[in-house]
Amino acid sequence: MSTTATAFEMKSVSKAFRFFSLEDISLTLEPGQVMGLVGPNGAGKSTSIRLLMGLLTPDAGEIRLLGKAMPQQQPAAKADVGFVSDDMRLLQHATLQWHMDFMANIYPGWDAAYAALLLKRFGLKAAQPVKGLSTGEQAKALLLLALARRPRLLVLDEPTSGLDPVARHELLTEFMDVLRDDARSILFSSHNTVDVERISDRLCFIDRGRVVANDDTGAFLERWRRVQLRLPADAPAWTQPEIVHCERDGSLATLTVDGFSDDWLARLAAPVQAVQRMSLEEIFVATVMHSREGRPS
Ligand SMILES: Nc1ncnc2c1ncn2[C@@H]1O[C@H](COP(=O)(O)OP(=O)(O)OP(=O)(O)O)[C@@H](O)[C@H]1O
Repeated sequence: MSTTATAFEMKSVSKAFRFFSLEDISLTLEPGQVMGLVGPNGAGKSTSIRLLMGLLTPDAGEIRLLGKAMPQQQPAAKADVGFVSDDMRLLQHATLQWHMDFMANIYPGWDAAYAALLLKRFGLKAAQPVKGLSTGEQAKALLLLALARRPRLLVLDEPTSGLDPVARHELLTEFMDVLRDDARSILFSSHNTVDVERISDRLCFIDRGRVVANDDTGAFLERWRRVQLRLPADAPAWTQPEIVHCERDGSLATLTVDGFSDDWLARLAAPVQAVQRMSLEEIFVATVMHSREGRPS
């Protein structure tokens, strides 16, 4: 297996259900990178992940997971991919130790010392039957089982939902540790833009089955600004393509800008009062609202 293959590639992938379609999804993740997949409820995040994992067959397009064509070569690709989604369940009457022994038997890469370390860090007891674990503890147990396999790619569908802030922090720290080995990669979906901002090298915003932003996280955050200006109340509307939204309150105008630079601001030649960076959450909302303008719902 080539170690230089991309972690995954989706090229012009489409999938239609009766009431929803995923259209023309193209995404690439390089080895050693983390991608955060963000979208509102029903946007198509889980569907994209299921296509990537070979659990669904696309109507059109190409998918490669660790260089393997999906879904045709799913068995070969799966050995090196750790996948956790929120519809996975552990065997309720078995202990966590039983699950760890089971994984150790199946996966030659199982790292027992790392599993023991994660048990401590996540505050889990190996001897405890799964049915006695809380929802958050079961989520942590599933993640432990995926992480201790030391897969080349981790695919996690909403890994931090149901976890308290401390557990979320521990988990994200763990993800960053995984990436110290720069051949490993992570794709995770989340509603939590703070998590995504913290650990993602790349981000993908998805809405109503389409990718509405796909970029390097740092460059993306750099492009967006809120700019406040004083203008005569009857000044004409701005027409620059970088202005995604403009709110007027008397003589005060607040612009949401995608494509900000100092040169751009200088060309605007306007009496600027303030320039503010935007959080990923604010950018996410602005991107989704902007992409919905003129698109049928
Ligand atoms: N097997 C299926 N058959 C028919 N429709 C489906 C199927 N799987 C998903 N869908 C539909 O596809 C749409 C997208 O669902 P998906 O689970 O991918 O969204 P999501 O972005 O993960 O949402 P959430 O954040 O709410 O989990 C939904 O409207 C869902 O009803």
